[in-house]
Amino acid sequence: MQIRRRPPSPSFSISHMRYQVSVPGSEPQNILEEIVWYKETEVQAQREKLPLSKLKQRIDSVAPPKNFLQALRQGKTQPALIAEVKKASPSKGIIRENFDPVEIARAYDRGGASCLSVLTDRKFFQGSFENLAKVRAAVDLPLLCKEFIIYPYQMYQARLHGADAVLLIAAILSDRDLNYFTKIIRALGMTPLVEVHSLEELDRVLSLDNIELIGINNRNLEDFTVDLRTTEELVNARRSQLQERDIVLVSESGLHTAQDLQFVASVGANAVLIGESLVKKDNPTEAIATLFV
Ligand SMILES: O=P(O)(O)OC[C@@H](O)[C@@H](O)c1c[nH]c2ccccc12
Repeated sequence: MQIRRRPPSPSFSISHMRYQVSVPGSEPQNILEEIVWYKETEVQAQREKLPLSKLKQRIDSVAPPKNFLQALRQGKTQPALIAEVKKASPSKGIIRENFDPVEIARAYDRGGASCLSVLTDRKFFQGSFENLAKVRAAVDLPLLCKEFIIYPYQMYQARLHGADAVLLIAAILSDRDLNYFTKIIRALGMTPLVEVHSLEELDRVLSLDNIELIGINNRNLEDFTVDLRTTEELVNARRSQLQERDIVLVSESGLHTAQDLQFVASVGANAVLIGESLVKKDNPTEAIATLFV
């Protein structure tokens, strides 16, 4: 997927004209572009409130990160479960009214999740870094910060609020940023989870050194369609390389039934990332039990 990091700017300015000139292509083409363009403004505002130098100082007093990758390798279930704390999404709207992130996180912990994922994006997913910090204080499981990372600042924010792993979305990052950002995440003692949706993105990620954890998103973020065969196709295309490098593979999104889990596990997923189908149930602990039969 080709994601433009910023809206195209007009090549000339017509400042004396009273009319707004619409630049061709100045509207976001899909949700990922819309989110990333907005993120630019959002991160800028956060930096003005708390500069990176101050943010870094605060991290010194945060408890050290937990080992996210090891928790997945050891897996309390087969495949290992990363359960997601998610209130809403652009594709589904509000998934759960009366959303209490801590209550949901505790229910996931009791149900046997190996790790948790916490959405921190405010505008599109109604998440927050406060939710991440609250969940951190309430459970002992390793936590993934689910954010649209485009600047190093955000990775420090993730660590400050207790993250042990950080999502990087290959579709919105250049090769250079992917390489640099995975290094920052590791330098902070956390684990990068790099997400792909196409073979082209998978190959870009496999060309990086030290890649240990890859997520395959079954959801197409251009049109929100979900197809579990995305996991099958990508794993099949690069199976030997993934195995030789001992990479832990996470199948992400659109998993609803025990059969869905068996399918992605049978094609080679070591772990699954599940949000909606657990969050929308009154009892997420029981919901986990019905998925792992
Ligand atoms: O709610 P689902 O369909 O179980 O999906 C969870 C997770 O995979 C999804 O939230 C997700 C995958 N990649 C992302 C990137 C950003 C935001 C969200 C996501």
